[in-house]
Parts: sequence; structure tokens; C-alpha cells
Amino acid sequence: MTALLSVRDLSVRYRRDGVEVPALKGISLDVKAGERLAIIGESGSGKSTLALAVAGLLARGAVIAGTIEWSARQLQESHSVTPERQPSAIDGNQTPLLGRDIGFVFQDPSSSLDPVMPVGKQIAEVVRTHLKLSWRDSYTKAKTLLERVRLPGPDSALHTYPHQLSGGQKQRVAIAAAIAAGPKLLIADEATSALDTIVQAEIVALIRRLVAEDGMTLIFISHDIALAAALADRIAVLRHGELIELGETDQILNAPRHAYTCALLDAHLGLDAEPLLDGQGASA
Ligand SMILES: Nc1ncnc2c1ncn2[C@@H]1O[C@H](COP(=O)(O)OP(=O)(O)OP(=O)(O)O)[C@@H](O)[C@H]1O
Repeated sequence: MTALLSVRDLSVRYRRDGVEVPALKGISLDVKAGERLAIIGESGSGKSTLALAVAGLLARGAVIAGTIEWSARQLQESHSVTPERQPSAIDGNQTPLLGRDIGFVFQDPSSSLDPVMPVGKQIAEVVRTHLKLSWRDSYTKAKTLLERVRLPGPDSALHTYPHQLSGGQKQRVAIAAAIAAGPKLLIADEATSALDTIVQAEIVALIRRLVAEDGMTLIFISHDIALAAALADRIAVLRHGELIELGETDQILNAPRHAYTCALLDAHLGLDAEPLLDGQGASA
């Protein structure tokens, strides 16, 4: 598999009270086109910082060293399910465009949804902005997207406001908006952490289905090794800003090389008796 993006020796420090605090230390990894990569680690290990760095969303004032290189060819490759997608004007060293080339799903859908705009309009705006379609066609596509994320009654759902939806439904809308322009890469940053266990499993199943249908590459950020294992081809383990292990999901689960990965597995087994490799899980 060809790399969609290559992270080399990436370090990020934040300035806090006049002091620089390291968040990532010399991370190097490739994200292969079409793979589902999970990034796991405990709170504060640097997972979100890595996701934000990849998306070009790091806070101002973050001090960054190292490189993130994108494969222009992989980003520009024609998209199977959105033929109207505009080609990206990206060379090997430019950050791709958020919304068009990268879809980002945050932990709290309310942070990415406008509370005073109907959800159909919010999705249609993403479509119109990035795919340059008319309002009419953008709304038609927004409705199709609401159907694809299985929001009940997509016709009336177009006109609902975020506060009229449950947490899981809001996350479905946020996912619809994130994939609206047919991005090559979907980043889900703790996208299920605020949801209860059943809804969490449904959202994981939804992400799995959409990624497969659209041939997207997925970076799935989670502190939960079991959730990561249910979705990912490979798992990267971060600790204190360092990449301590990266391997195929089977290898990480069955033959972890690092004591910390063993501890994460033991902690999961101790807390929760569910099987770690539940192939398909809930319906999407
Ligand atoms: N904007 C910021 N300003 C200052 N420090 C920050 C900022 N964002 C993150 N940090 C610090 O950087 C380190 C890594 O944080 P990050 O959010 O990337 O970890 P995480 O693994 O995603 O944690 P969580 O699972 O709790 O979200 C932490 O010490 C955190 O306090």
C-alpha cells in the first residue's frame, strides 16, 4: 500500500504560562492509503495533538518541528462515489484542505455544528463550498448524506436544529458534514467517547461502513484499545508524546512488544469482559 501521508520526526510543544510543554516527541509514521489506523493512549499522551497536526489545526503558538508530507497523487486520485469532486491543487509539501481533502469528526459534535442553523443547510454549505454545486443540488446531496448516516426521516431532518437531536444523532450529522465533500482522509478524534456504550458501537459501525463505501483512509483516535481493535487494521500506541508501538491489530492484541501495551490490554480485560475483536459489532 502506498503512503497517503508520512509523518517524520514530528515534535510539538505548547506554550503554557511562559513555559514550553512537550506534547509530541519525534513521531515518525506512515498512514497508508485506504487503511484504518487507530491511535491509542491514555489522556494527555498526545493523540489529539497528532490528529490536529495532521489536519493543520494546531493551536496558534504551538511550536512544531519535523515534517508531514502528503502524496499528491493519492489525494488527487479520482473518487469512486463523488465524481463531481473538484481536483485538489496540492503538491507534495502542502497541507491539504480541511473539509475537502480531510474530514474531521470531533468528540463533541456541538463544537462543529452551528446551533442556529438547520442541519441540512450546514451540510449543504460544505457541499456547495467544496464541490461548487448549486444550492438545489447541495441540498439534494445533503439529504442523501442524512440517509447514508441513517438519520430517521431525512426529509424532515434537513430542517431540524442540532438541539432537537440526541447526542448520537448529532454525531451522525457531524459525520455527514465531515464526509460531504468526499475527503480521502477521515479523522475521528474520540468521536464516540461522549456517547453511551450502545450508541458508541453504532457510531463505530457507521464509521466502518462509510469508510468502506467511500474508500476513505481512516485515522481513529481513542483511549479505548477495544474500540480501536474493532475498527483498525493497525494500531499506534502513544505514551507521554512518544510512539512506543505500531503494528497490525492482531499483533498488538496477541503479541504486544511493549509493556505499556500489555498494561492497556490487561486494564481492558480487567474492567470489561467483552471480546476485544468483535468483528462487525452493532449495526450502522
Ligand atoms: N492548546 C494547548 N495548550 C497547552 N497545552 C496543551 C494544549 N493542547 C494539549 N496540551 C497538552 O499537550 C499534552 C497532550 O495533549 P493531547 O490533547 O494531545 O492528548 P490526548 O492524548 O489527546 O489527551 P485526551 O485523551 O485527554 O484528549 C497534554 O499535556 C495537554 O495538556
